[in-house]
Amino acid sequence: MALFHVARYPGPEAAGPAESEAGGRARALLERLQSRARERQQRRESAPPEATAEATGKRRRRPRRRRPGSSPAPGSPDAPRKKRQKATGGDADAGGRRGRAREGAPPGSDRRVASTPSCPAESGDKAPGASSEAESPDESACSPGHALLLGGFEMRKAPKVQPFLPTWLARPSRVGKNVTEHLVPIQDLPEVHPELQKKLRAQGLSSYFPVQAAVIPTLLESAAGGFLVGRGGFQPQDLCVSAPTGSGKTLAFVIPVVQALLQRVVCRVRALVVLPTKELAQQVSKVFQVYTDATPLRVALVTGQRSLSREQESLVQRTADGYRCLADIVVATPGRLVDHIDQTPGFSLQQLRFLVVDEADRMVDSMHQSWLPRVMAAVFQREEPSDPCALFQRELPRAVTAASTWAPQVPLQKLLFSATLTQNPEKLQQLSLHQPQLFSSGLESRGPEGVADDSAGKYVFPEGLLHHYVPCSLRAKPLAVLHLVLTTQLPRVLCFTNSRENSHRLFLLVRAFGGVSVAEFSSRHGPGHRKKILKQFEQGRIQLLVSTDATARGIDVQGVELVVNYDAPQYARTYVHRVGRTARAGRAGQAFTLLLRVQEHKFLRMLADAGVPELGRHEIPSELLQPLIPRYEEALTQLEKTVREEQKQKKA
Ligand SMILES: Nc1ncnc2c1ncn2[C@@H]1O[C@H](COP(=O)(O)OP(=O)(O)OP(=O)(O)O)[C@@H](O)[C@H]1O
Repeated sequence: MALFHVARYPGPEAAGPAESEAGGRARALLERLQSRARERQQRRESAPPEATAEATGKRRRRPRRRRPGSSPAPGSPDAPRKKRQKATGGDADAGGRRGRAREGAPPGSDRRVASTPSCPAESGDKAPGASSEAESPDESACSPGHALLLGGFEMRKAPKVQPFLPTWLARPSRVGKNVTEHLVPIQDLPEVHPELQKKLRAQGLSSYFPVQAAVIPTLLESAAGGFLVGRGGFQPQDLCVSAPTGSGKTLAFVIPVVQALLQRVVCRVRALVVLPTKELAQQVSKVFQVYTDATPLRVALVTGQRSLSREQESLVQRTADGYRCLADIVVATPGRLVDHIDQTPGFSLQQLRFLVVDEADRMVDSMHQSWLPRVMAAVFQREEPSDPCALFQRELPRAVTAASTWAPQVPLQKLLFSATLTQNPEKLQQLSLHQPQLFSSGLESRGPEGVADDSAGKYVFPEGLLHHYVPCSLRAKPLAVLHLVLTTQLPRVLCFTNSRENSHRLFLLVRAFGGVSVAEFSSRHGPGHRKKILKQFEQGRIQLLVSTDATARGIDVQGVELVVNYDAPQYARTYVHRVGRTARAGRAGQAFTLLLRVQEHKFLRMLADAGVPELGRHEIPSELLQPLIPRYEEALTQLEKTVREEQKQKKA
């Protein structure tokens, strides 16, 4: 069964809102064509022999049908010749066939193709000067009745392609977006293991956020069959979850995964969590550590922060008769995961039960690294017949038959999470999801004609977030950041730039200005240094963290109340994640985006299209910046010196 109906533009007949309607129209069109063919056949049979010969040698001219009241389209063969010449820029003949093909009706119209072997005007040896004849309205008479004219796109507005979403994307299970409403007390989900409930309370949680209350029971139910396929031999459905930043998506997969694995006897890699950055992987592995503490389950982090051999030691142990697995849950970045699949003897994913892809839209974008095919190959690798686990063969999900259920199957369930999960079926299809189910806080369910476009996804933002933009000049941008930091006096401010060079310069400038504890976070520094910086920021020892988009996704630092976009993000999706570092878990937060005059219109329109609540305009009067200028000028001079020294060092 096809998982997705990928809609490609099949012509206006099929572009209707409902599939059935399109099918009906296609049938009607077919019948019409068939009846015309029959009529022609009858005419040919009843006509005198000479007329038949004429008909076969040279087709009769058929007057073009025209809709009552409609005038011929400019440039069409029916339009006055002068007008058509103008439309083709006077290049009637030079354009040749292509020029003519471009003029004309939209695809699917009733026009005839001018290009046919029996038509002299279209033959390759057409004499120069024959163009005027070829372009006469009569040219259509030369074409076979069944052919459709190609082209004509320039002259008329092409009908809008109306792709439609598969039902699971068009009608998702609704999840509340507000984490301060509709909370479910912990005791109200009795299916969660009592030990885990205790852990949740010990972490200071008293109720589940909406996304957790929706996803945890669904996942627990799908895992009720243990590590084998569920009732009736059906493989569990894959899940896609789209909920705002800071709405607790991490616990929505941590709790059910831990609970499902609690019943395991032998240690095997049964859950694999893949994340885009080292810092995010580390954060998620910490959450797993909290909830697997005091259980036999073991968590391994493989991100490249440690050497390959150190990571290998945490994954497998060599024994007299082979290898022993040391991790039940592996949290990894894609590159390092592939390294272990290739280079770690004994590292097996053959018993994998859960594949969690966090920040799934970003991970789909990085699919060119082809980490997923490598993982899938490792997951569905055939057991050696001598292996005691060979009984538990696994196969890709397919129709359930008596033959397919003869052997116990270990199902693989994919779980996708993101605040900006793509709804583009073509992108999602790369993940080969099995009967997926979508949980979404987005728009109310869209009909099957819903647009399958990323930007039309209308992102959802945390309730407590206030969005502003600050119009300013290029020169005043650093001053605006300093003004916001100094006037608000908030203990943790996250400031995003679009490049590591910009981050570095802004960091040097603010440091030279003084009065603000500042640090930078970018790929200029190694993972060890970045980890230290993030920790200091969490501890409140750094007030302003100037960062690239390396911290834009998933990073959960408590107490960030202000996000400043020093450089406006290029994509709405990036904006969603950057500003989502504040106003988490129902708290309040503010986001300011500095905009040059030339950026304003385009940027605000992009955000409006993406469903961002209207940004408040926040002017910073120049008299408020004036007192900062003398120190700022000094800092600029200092910056110049530092940059020159750094360049010298680099050359040396
Ligand atoms: N039920 C809950 N009650 C209170 N706080 C919670 C609850 N669940 C999660 N949190 C807290 O909410 C914060 C955000 O959670 P989490 O990082 O899982 O969000 P997220 O949805 O994954 O965000 P992002 O999309 O930015 O990655 C964390 O600090 C977490 O401890």
